[in-house]
Amino acid sequence: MLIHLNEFSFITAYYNDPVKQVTHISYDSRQIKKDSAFFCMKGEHSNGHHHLEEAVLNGASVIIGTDQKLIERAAARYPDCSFGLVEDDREALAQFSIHFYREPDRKIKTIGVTGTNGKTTVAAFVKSLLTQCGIKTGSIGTNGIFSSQEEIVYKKSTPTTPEASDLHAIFSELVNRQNDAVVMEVSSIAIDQKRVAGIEFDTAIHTNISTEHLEYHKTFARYKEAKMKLFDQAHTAVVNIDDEMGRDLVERFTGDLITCSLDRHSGADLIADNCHVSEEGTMFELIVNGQSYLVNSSVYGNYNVHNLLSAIGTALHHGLELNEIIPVLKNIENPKGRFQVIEQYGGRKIIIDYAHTPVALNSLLIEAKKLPHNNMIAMIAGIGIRDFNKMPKMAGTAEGQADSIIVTVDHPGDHDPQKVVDQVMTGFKNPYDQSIFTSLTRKEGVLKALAQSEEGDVILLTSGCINGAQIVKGEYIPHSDETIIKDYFERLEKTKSPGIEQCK
Ligand SMILES: CC(=O)N[C@H]1[C@@H](OP(=O)(O)OP(=O)(O)OC[C@H]2O[C@@H](n3ccc(=O)[nH]c3=O)[C@H](O)[C@@H]2O)O[C@H](CO)[C@@H](O)[C@@H]1O[C@H](C)C(=O)N[C@@H](C)C(=O)N[C@H](CCC(=O)O)C(=O)O
Ligand SMILES: Nc1ncnc2c1ncn2[C@@H]1O[C@H](COP(=O)(O)OP(=O)(O)OP(=O)(O)O)[C@@H](O)[C@H]1O
Repeated sequence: MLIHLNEFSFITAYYNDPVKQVTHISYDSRQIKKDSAFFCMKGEHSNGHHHLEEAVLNGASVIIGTDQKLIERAAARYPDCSFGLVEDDREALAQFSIHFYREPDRKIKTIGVTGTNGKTTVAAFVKSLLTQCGIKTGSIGTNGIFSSQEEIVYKKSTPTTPEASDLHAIFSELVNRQNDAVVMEVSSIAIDQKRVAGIEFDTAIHTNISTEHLEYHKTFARYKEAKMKLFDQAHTAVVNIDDEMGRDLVERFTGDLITCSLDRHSGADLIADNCHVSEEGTMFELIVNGQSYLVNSSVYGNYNVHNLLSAIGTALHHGLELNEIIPVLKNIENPKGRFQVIEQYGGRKIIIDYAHTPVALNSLLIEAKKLPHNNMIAMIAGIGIRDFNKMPKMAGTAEGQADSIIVTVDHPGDHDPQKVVDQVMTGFKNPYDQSIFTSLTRKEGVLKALAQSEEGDVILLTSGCINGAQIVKGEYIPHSDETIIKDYFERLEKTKSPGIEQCK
């Protein structure tokens, strides 16, 4: 595409020929192709401006940055390359990407999900519900990028909410694959970093809020405000009013709003009551406009009924009727790693669940205990690359809620795993309890939990490692709970006597 730098209002000055061929956008000099536009971004470890020379040498035709001195100096040195100066690099990346990909966000229905817990789950429920009702819906989030039909392999890995240039490339791909809608997780960090700037969401969903990501936002007020901003760029919304931020949104949101609640007396538009959990799923009463409907759903637990209400509200916003929606709720697909039950090994129920906040862990423990079981073994973890203040709260939440607790580490990052485990341990009232164990790696933790288990037990493997790797000192070390479980039971089958000693 021919780009005219002089036509963008966000470019405050340009240097050299303003008209250039651009074939690709990147914010990483190592991924530059011929005629890429390179955006210089400031990161945690480095500053993109320091890599602009490499970008030019790798074939970039356009360089955009905020540092006037560096941009002017480079423009003089590389007259064949065009340079643009902007005030806000991230806003510029978003606007440039929307233009470059020809406004793909306007060609597809966009649904954004925010909230501390439940984004991935709600996105999966919305995708499954809308697609089953004939609205072909793709999804973007922690579990990957999907069209209504299949996974799209885009980059080796993208964050929960991709950077703006990646996001619009994905929207464009979904439009090419004839998807009607896309549901995406919108993290507070992404909103703050303007990855979704310029998008007018057809629907924004709020699940719930509790303390999280203080390692980034520093205060809860800033975390909450980041999330609230999503609703300033949405036409319709679905909001959980059993939650404080949800109630604030009712005051602030000016578009078409559907409220949800599990409280019969809340006055919400969508109410679920009389939830009955069984091994097959959850049955509940759905109350809409004073009328009751009996819903048979495949989802597990009360918190997932809340997530389901968000999906139902979204379907209503998108023109579907309750008589189309209710019958498909028994076939809703659960996302991987969220209440993922593995049952084929030795009469145990092993549940892998991404609970990595105190609220999520608490909800999970409450629901898991409803399953018939002898002993409940729960593995919890401190996540090294996240807020250290959260770690003791995970211990405080789990204490007394399981017959045995294994404390381990997820993604130690640059930290000593022992320090992470010690930090989690400070949250127990009685850390010397004989039923609390520790493990310095997630693999060892999983093995310890399995080795303690017997037929009829429920084993909960919680926390954040479901994406195939442990981050250790900047390296991604492959990891899979499922493989560890499979190998363990294969060995058990062979030896018939593994014993706990094996994994010490
Ligand atoms: C920790 C963090 O904020 N990382 C972000 C940061 O990366 P970084 O700090 O490592 O980047 P850096 O190494 O300092 O480099 C700065 C810039 O120079 C560029 N660079 C660097 C080296 C080089 O040789 N050439 C070059 O061009 C980098 O591509 C980058 O644009 O800058 C990058 C470019 O803007 C971001 O993509 C990256 O987000 C990463 C992917 C990330 O995972 N961020 C986390 C914090 C995040 O966004 N998480 C949320 C929350 C998820 C949830 O709640 O589940 C999410 O949405 O995923
Ligand atoms: N509505 C909810 N309320 C409380 N806890 C929930 C809710 N939905 C899911 N959870 C719990 O939180 C865990 C994470 O859920 P999910 O992955 O959907 O959240 P998320 O917001 O996408 O998290 P992340 O952005 O970190 O991936 C689940 O495995 C479950 O234990």
